[in-house]
Amino acid sequence: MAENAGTAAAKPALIPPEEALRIVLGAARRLPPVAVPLHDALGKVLAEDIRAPDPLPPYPASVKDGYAVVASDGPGEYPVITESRAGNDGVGVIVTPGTVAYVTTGGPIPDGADAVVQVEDTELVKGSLTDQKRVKILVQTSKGVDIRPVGYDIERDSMVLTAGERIGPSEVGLLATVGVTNVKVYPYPTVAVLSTGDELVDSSTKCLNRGQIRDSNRAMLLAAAMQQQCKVLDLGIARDDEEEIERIIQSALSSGIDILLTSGGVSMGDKDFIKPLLEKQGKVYFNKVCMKPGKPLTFAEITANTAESRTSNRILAFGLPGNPVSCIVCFNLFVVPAIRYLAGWANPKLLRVQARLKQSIKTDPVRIEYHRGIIRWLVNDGSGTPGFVAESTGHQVSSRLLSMKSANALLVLPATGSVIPAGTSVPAITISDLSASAPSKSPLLPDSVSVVQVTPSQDTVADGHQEGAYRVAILTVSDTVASGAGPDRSSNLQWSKGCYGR
Ligand SMILES: Nc1nc2c(c(=O)[nH]1)N[C@H]1C(S)=C(S)[C@@H](COP(=O)(O)OP(=O)(O)OC[C@H]3O[C@@H](n4cnc5c(N)ncnc54)[C@H](O)[C@@H]3O)O[C@H]1N2
Ligand code: MOO
Repeated sequence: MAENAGTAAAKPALIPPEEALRIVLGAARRLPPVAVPLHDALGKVLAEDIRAPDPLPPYPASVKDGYAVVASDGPGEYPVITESRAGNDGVGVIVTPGTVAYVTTGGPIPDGADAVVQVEDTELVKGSLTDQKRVKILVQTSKGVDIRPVGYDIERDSMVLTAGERIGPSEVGLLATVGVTNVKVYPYPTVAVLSTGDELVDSSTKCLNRGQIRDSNRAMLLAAAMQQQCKVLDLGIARDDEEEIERIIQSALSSGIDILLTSGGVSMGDKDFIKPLLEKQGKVYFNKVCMKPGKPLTFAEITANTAESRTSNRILAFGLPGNPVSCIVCFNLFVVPAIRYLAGWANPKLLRVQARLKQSIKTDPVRIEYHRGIIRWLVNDGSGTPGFVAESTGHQVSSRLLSMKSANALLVLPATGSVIPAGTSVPAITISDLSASAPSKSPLLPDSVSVVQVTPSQDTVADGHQEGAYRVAILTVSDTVASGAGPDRSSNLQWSKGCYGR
C-alpha cells in the first residue's frame, strides 16, 4: 500500500536510534513541581533544596548504654545521682566530680558530665539497689568519649538534600529527620494508552473468532507505565477507523495527559492511520527509525487545550508499532527516558553495561538490533575476569512476546550482517532490576565458573510482590516519642501498596 501522503515524504527516512532518542529528550520538558506529603515522595525527584532547621542530635547524646562521668575522676566507686534515658530526664541535675549518671544510648548527657563509660566497663555495687545506686567505674576514659555533641550528625542550617536528587527510603528518612512533611517534587507524567486494530479483542475474551487476537499491548503498556510510577489512562481499543481513532485521541488530548501511547497502525497498511492523525494534531519529528525491532516508531509533539483548566498542555505522542515486542522495546528505549526526563531525572537514559555473548549471533545487515537477553554477573565471564555474560532469549521475531520474558537487557548489535562470535563483548542496555533475573537453566560457562543466582528466600519475595500487597507494621520504641517529649522521626509514615501515581 502507498504510504500516507505528507508523512514519510516530508521527513528523513530511517533515522538512527541515538538520533531518535536525542530528538525525544530535546522535545521533553520537566513537569511543573508539586508539593506532596512525605509518604508520596518515594521515587520522585526533589524540586527544592532542603536545609536542617535544627541540629542533630539537638542535645549532647550518649553513644552507649552506660554512665555519664567526669573523665578526670578515673576508675573508682561513685553514686548514681540520676538516670537519663530520654526527653527531660536529668534536667537540672549536674554531674559534679565524684558522681555519675546512668544514661542510655541516645539519651541526653546531663550537665557536668564530659564522657560516657559503657556498662560493660562498670559494675553495679551490690546492695545499692534500694537506696541510692552506686557503681564501680573500671576504666579510665577521656573527655568526649562516647558522646555525640550537638550537630554531630547534621549541623543546624546545613544542606541535607539538594534539588535534583531522587528520593529513596533513606532520603525519606532524612526529610522526616529535618521535619519536612510536605515536599516539592517533580510529578511523574500521566500516560494514556490506546490499542488500535480491527483484529483486537479484549484480553477477557474466551473464544477467539477467525482473525481475532487478544490485545496484549494495552495491558503491557499500562503495566510498564505504572512500573515507572506514572498515572495511567486506559483508552481501550480503537477500530481501524480514522474517525474513531481521531475522536478517542482528541478526547484524551484534552484530558490533561502528558504522554500519549498508541500501538499499531503505524506501518504501510492502507488502514495505518496513526501517522497522518499525529501529523494533523501536532509536529511529527520522525516516523521511521533504523532499528530492529521498532522500525515504524513515530514521535510527535502536540499542544492541546485541557477541557478543565483551559490551559495548554504539551503532550509527547509515541506511535508505537503493533508487534508486541517492537512495542515494548520502543517503550523501554524511548518512552522510559522521556518519562524520567519529565519527572526531573538528571540522567534519564537507561544504564548501559558491557556483556559477553554466551552464543554467537547473526546480525541484521541494515538495522541495529536490540536483541533481548538475560545478563548475569559471573566471577569469570570467560575472559578470566568478572563480568556480565549475556544469554539470548531465543527466537527474536517481533511478534513473539516470549522473547521479552525474563529479558533484563537489550543487547545492542551493530548492523553488519555478519556473525558475532560467542565471547564477544557487546553493549547491553538494562531494562529491569538485574538482581531479579531468573537462574540460568543451563550452565553459562564450564564448571569452574560460579553463577550468581537469587536465593530461594529472594525468590519467595519476588513471587510475593507479583501476588500483591505486603502489609508492613511499623512500631517506634522510644520513651521520648511515647512521652511526647520528642518527634517520631522514623516510623510515622504510612506506606500503601504500590505507591503508584503522583
Ligand atoms: N510493507 C511493509 N509492511 C510492514 C513494514 C514495512 O516496512 N513495510 N514494517 C513491519 C514492521 S517492522 C512492523 S514492526 C509492523 C508494525 O505494524 P503496525 O505498527 O502498523 O501494526 P499493525 O499492523 O497494526 O500490527 C502488527 C502486528 O501486531 C499485532 N498487534 C497489533 N496491536 C496489537 C495489540 N494491541 N496486541 C497484540 N498484538 C497486536 C497485529 O495483530 C499484527 O500482527 O509492520 C510491519 N509491516
Ligand atoms: O521494526 Mo518491526 O518492529 O521489526 O517488527
